[in-house]
Amino acid sequence: MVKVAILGAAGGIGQSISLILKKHPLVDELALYDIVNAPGVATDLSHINTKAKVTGYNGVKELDAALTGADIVVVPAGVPRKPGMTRDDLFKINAGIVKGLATAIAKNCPKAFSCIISNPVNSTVPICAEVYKTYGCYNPKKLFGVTTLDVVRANTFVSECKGLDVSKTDITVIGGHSGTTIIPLLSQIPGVNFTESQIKSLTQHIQFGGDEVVKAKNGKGSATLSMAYAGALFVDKLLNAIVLNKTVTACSYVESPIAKADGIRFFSSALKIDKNGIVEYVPLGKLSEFEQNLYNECIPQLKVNIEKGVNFVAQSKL
Ligand SMILES: NC(=O)c1ccc[n+]([C@@H]2O[C@H](COP(=O)([O-])OP(=O)(O)OC[C@H]3O[C@@H](n4cnc5c(N)ncnc54)[C@H](O)[C@@H]3O)[C@@H](O)[C@H]2O)c1
Ligand SMILES: O=C(O)C[C@H](O)C(=O)O
Repeated sequence: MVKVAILGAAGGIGQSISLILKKHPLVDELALYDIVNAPGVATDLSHINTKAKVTGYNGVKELDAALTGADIVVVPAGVPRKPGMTRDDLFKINAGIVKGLATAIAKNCPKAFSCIISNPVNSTVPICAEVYKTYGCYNPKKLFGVTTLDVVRANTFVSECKGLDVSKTDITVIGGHSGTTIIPLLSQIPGVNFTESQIKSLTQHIQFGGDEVVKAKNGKGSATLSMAYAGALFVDKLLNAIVLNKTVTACSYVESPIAKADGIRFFSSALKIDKNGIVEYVPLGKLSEFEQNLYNECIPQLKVNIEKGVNFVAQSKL
């Protein structure tokens, strides 16, 4: 019996990812939690004739019940950006929301896989790690910042530009999940050559794809549908690992040895994951000079974002 809990399930991402996961053959129970409208979304989805049983939980009094027995917890709770904002501007509100939800996860399903979507991911993942540590249940192999949308964008934009079969394109994206911390490794796509200007424009498009959606939605939020698709892709990989005992490969922002030499505790890279969590941090391989410069630029930004998350939890303990 596999239970997936979605925290923030009545939101733009929450509703769409719940719809996709309701159709997933490996999900037995889908627990939908939000501070508003969760029962409505759950009742609506529960009429769909697929296997997963859908349950709705509204408000903090019902949070423990939503999480009890969960194998995978997906967290898209919190506010999205408006035009002119950075993801870091969301920290003020979302840090507290994520800290509260991480506390509930630690108490109710400490062995679950956590998939953190709420921004700023570069800081919300360290927040979860620090909360889990406080409760003595931190397993760095099972805490993931969801960066799949960066990979989805890279696959789409590069395939369109080079005429590739998008269904066979799988680009590695490393670093973090904000602007110039997002580093697509275009030099590692087998058999594809780019001009210098293509590399620059594709990289910029991938790094600022989120801003493009925020601008187009014009005050009505950020990416929801493409994010739900990307989040469901990531959860599908975890389900294959947990239920079908497969070892899967995915990029995600996790506590990692990859950039440790540069003083960075959390970093996104390709990972191999099985039913117990991460089993391998795939080495970055050779970076082009352009990618190495992006990496050098990313490190100090990530450092600030990570410290901000860690300090937030430390200070709230005082
Ligand atoms: N990781 C990524 O690639 C990625 C992509 C897109 C969006 N995001 C982020 O995902 C988050 C959600 O975006 P959205 O567009 O779905 O926003 P939304 O406003 O549509 O939905 C957010 C939901 O969270 C709920 N919520 C607020 N506080 C909560 C709490 N304490 N407990 C449970 N639920 C709570 C709200 O009621 C709402 O239903 C934002 O922070 C956004 O920046 C991340
Ligand atoms: O851009 C945002 O604020 C949402 C998300 O992180 C994205 O990449 O679309």
